[in-house]
Amino acid sequence: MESIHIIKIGGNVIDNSENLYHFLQDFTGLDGYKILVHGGGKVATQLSEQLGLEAKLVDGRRITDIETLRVVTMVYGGLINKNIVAQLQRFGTNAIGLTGADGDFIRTKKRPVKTIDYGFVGDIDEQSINPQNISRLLEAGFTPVFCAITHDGDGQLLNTNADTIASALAVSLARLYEVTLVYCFEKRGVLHDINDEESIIRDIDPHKYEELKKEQIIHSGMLPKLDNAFAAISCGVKTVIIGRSDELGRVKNNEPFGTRLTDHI
Ligand SMILES: Nc1ncnc2c1ncn2[C@@H]1O[C@H](COP(=O)(O)OP(=O)(O)O)[C@@H](O)[C@H]1O
Ligand SMILES: CC(=O)N[C@@H](CCC(=O)OP(=O)(O)O)C(=O)O
Repeated sequence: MESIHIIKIGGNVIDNSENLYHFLQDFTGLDGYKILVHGGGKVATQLSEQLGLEAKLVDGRRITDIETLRVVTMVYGGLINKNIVAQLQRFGTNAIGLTGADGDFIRTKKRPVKTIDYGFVGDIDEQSINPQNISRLLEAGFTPVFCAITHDGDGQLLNTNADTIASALAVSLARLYEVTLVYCFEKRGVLHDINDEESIIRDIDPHKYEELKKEQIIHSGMLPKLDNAFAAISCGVKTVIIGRSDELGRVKNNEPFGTRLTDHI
């Protein structure tokens, strides 16, 4: 089986042009097939507020009314995606920037209203991604760069969390490739003490995850990230790592990097 790296980059890194530059250089240095998935929540929140729209997030998920959908489509699918693609081209990576609507690569279902109406937010299921379609793109020599916009197949764009897209792509492609999924963000991994970059927790299994949650060592945005990461591990993804974007080069050199998730330690 050939291998593939699926790398997700979050909004805090995207917002810093120097960090983004170095990250994209390291991404280019990874061998073999690769896919980049990017968020950009921080930029979308800033722009929404500049436009006089209040940004509302519940459990890390953005309430996406029609105005907010317009903003996130412009920010994720336009500004951030095309900027990343242009920078990757400079480094020699033949990147192709995509929403889930392009090539029908990621089809989602609008989240049903239960206690909260999330608006135009799309949920991924087992039928959302056809790995063969993506494989054709990879074999043609392109490096896909996915933003957090998907579609429902009925003409409606939807906003989908980028961590979830990365996990779902990894699970789907695990049928064809040996997948390494890396979540890159601004800290050196899952930390014992969020203010101490040296306190990296090197391995987490589901049991330890439960303990860390109880002790409130893990909270806020790290909770949905780890839920997505464990979902990938339990569905055939070989390696899942969470680490700092400027240490991605360590993956290539097989050096210790961030926090590794396991089924059991
Ligand atoms: N134990 C922990 N170690 C590291 N980060 C943590 C931890 N617990 C909570 N966090 C928070 O999780 C955030 C990462 O989640 P999020 O902001 O959703 O990431 P991204 O930038 O990839 O979208 C970190 O910025 C940090 O504030
Ligand atoms: C539905 C939903 O919450 N979508 C996310 C998509 C962007 C994202 O995931 O960005 P980060 O990775 O930078 O957080 C949002 O609009 O914030």
